[in-house]
Amino acid sequence: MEMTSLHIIKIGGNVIDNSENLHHFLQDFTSLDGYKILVHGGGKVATQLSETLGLEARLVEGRRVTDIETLRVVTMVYGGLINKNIVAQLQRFGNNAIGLTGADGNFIRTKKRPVKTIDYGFVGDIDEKSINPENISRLLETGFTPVFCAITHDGEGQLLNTNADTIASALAVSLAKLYDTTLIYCFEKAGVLHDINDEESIIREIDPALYHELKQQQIIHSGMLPKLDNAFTAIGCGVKSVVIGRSDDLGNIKQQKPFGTRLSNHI
Ligand SMILES: Nc1ncnc2c1ncn2[C@@H]1O[C@H](COP(=O)(O)OP(=O)(O)O)[C@@H](O)[C@H]1O
Ligand SMILES: CC(=O)N[C@@H](CCC(=O)OP(=O)(O)O)C(=O)O
Repeated sequence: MEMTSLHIIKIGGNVIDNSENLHHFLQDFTSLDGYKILVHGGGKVATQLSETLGLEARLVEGRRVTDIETLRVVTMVYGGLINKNIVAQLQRFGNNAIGLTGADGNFIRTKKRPVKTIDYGFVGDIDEKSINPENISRLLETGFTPVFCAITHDGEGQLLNTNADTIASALAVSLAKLYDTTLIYCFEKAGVLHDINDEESIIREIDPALYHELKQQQIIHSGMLPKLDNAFTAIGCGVKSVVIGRSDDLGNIKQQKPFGTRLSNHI
């Protein structure tokens, strides 16, 4: 039986921070066919607000060290300000969006990250039991477009901060059992680039061997490393297609034009 198509799209902090880019992206997102889920970050806004409030923002390997004060800030920024603005804009485009944390509807239940060398504080890790795909499927089939922020819960009343790239990948893996699922990471560059300063230098396809090589040559570094790790996890777990590209170019997908960097699983 042919499965219905589902696009899970993640947008990061730099897209959210630019209202023109965000507007354009949300319009293109609305025109995609089939079921859709949006996952948003907002790390940049959270860092700015933390600093305004006199809190030091600390990230270790791309993950925010989240003490109780920082948890309050990220809950307000991700679950409130950003999430509700995105939902209101999608509603304007006729997209019946519903804004969610992982606590709403028990959609994403995580476990507080154990303290090893670093105490990340209130950070939640996703495992194979975190997401019930049938639960999310009911929302999609009722006609809603879920918009997830980077806040989850532990089922014991505690909210936790969870990286948005990881949420997008875990949702895609879970929902790939029910839908023909495409995962798209949208950010401010044209894709994974050979030269980070040259937007023309898009690497059109990456497999694990090339990824390993590009890491060693330090062509891929910083935030792109956890993004690609999440992306390869998804492609290895039944997600049909995983791409990374510029939010402004999302319309290319509908027009079947080249878009960003595609992951492949050839060994
Ligand atoms: N080869 C590369 N091509 C594109 N971006 C790269 C590359 N290597 C590192 N990066 C960095 O990765 C960043 C994207 O990761 P991140 O900031 O976590 O994204 P997001 O905006 O989705 O949160 C880019 O802004 C860029 O600075
Ligand atoms: C635990 C952890 O690191 N959470 C992330 C969640 C937001 C996010 O992922 O935002 P971007 O996609 O904009 O980077 C953070 O607070 O930065």
